[in-house]
Amino acid sequence: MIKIQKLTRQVGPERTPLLRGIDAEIHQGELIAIVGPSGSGKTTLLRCLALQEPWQEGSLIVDGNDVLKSGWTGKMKIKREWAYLEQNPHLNMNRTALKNVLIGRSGQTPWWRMVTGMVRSDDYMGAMDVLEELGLLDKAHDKCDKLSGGERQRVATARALVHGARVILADEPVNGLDPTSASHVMDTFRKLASDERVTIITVLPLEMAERFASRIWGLNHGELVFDIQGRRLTQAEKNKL
Ligand SMILES: Nc1ncnc2c1ncn2[C@@H]1O[C@H](COP(=O)(O)OP(=O)(O)OP(=O)(O)O)[C@@H](O)[C@H]1O
Repeated sequence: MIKIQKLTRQVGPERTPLLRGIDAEIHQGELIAIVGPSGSGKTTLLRCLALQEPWQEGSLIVDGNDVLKSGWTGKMKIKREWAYLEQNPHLNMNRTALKNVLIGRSGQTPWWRMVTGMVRSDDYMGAMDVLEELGLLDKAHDKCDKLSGGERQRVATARALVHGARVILADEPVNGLDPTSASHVMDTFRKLASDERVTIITVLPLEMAERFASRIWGLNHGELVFDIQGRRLTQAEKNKL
């Protein structure tokens, strides 16, 4: 279980607050959508959880351990097990989907295999299994520059899964996608979360959050203004955003 306690991020000499004492508990297998107006702190919260940005007060507690107090090893564990997917995930466009997924195993692959491109057959099988699960088997040998935005998002997700991600933090994963591709990406996330394979925390537009998330966090001016089970928002909840 993950606990966020009074997470506060301030910036600059004026200590401008970007996050104001966020409290939440996250359980395995949830698909959480963070919604809120532009500038409300959605990406900042996601990046703090991914340890990409520091915070000044509060704690992030994972399986009973305070991440900041657990030192280098604790942080490395999070960085290994939590994947941060940026809006436009970094993929090597000249490489195939399969090669990009296999790069996810680079920490476990001897350097000479990476250099020569030779991969162990069980790594290959593992990557192909994940690509198949995400509906990309027929694209495995296509170069990433030939793939659609939605397919690239799913390659990045496959890479995170092969890497052993338990938590995926995805910043606007459907941004710029056509409705069909966006639904495909979100269906993939929903399936992964409902199997309790991974917990997924996303920044999403409201209508996508209502349709796909198991839980919705509303953020406004760096404050968590609601935390509800995934469903259509009431007008009163919408008014808080
Ligand atoms: N390092 C920083 N220094 C100063 N201000 C920052 C910094 N990072 C973010 N901000 C500001 O904090 C606010 C929240 O930014 P954030 O990117 O988290 O918002 P957001 O809700 O994700 O917005 P959007 O929906 O437009 O992407 C914004 O006003 C942004 O300009």
